Amino acid sequence: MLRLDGVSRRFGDRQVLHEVSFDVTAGRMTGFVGANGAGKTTSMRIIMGVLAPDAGEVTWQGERLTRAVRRRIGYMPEERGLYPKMSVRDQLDYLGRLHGLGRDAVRRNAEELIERLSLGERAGDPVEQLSLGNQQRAQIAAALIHDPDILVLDEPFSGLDPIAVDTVVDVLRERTRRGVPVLFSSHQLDVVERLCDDLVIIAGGRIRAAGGRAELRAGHALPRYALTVDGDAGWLRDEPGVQLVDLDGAHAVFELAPDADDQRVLAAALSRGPVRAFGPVTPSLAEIFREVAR
Ligand SMILES: Nc1ncnc2c1ncn2[C@@H]1O[C@H](COP(=O)(O)OP(=O)(O)OP(=O)(O)O)[C@@H](O)[C@H]1O
Repeated sequence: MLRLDGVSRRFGDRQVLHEVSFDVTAGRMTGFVGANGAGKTTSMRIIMGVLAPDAGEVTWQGERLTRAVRRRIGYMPEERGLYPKMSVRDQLDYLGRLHGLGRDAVRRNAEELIERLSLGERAGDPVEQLSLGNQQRAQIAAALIHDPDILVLDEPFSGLDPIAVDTVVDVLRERTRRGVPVLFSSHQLDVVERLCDDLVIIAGGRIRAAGGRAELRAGHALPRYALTVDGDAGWLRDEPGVQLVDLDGAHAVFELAPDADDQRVLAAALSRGPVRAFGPVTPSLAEIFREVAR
């Protein structure tokens, strides 16, 4: 397990990270989400040792990260970092060798990644001549070339079309199945919703929520219900224990106080006319994010 424990960092007089702590567990995809400037890239740079924390530490299997462990991390930096004039294949070859892999192993890994990431036709072209989406795939191949033990990926899905997202997801899932912990940042909450096992939400340099996706979705709000009636559902406003979340004519989403009874609300709705739909709803990740990252 990769662990950040009380990591703080300031730039000048600006505190950018406030005692950031979270775990990235083996075999799980951990989505790291937050608005622009929330502190995701800074946290990842600290994991990689590109930046030093002012306080706190990063550990792997309980030990403070060493250079040797960091060499076993596959990192996709925000600023990217492939050589524009070098071909994808040469680049992978160079990076693999730099990480100490033998010629055959590098070649095998490179061909597999090129194929899996559908880069075959472009693998001989200089990176600068590839579309942005293909450059992004090449970046992912570069992060994976040395069969890393840990993956730290800064916005790996930005600029990818939905099919490419699926391709990359498959490749990453394969790594988690082998037990690799994967930390990835993303602005695309729909992708995170689909992909992550665990979620870390950061806002203003503070962790606002962290844990299993299902757990967060289930536990982060009061029980929520959706009701659809024939007329206007505005009367819900005056129902005891009901807190309206959204009202759109005949359709309402509301939260219920812990001591309130959902069947009483249903009975109240039926006493006013037909009820078309009634039931509990789970908040989406986007809703949780808006709630906790305010
Ligand atoms: N080298 C630096 N010097 C000064 N301030 C910095 C530096 N690096 C980052 N910051 C500031 O730290 C804060 C956090 O930035 P960071 O890049 O970690 O956020 P982020 O969550 O990755 O955002 P984004 O999604 O926009 O990439 C920002 O306010 C940023 O301006």
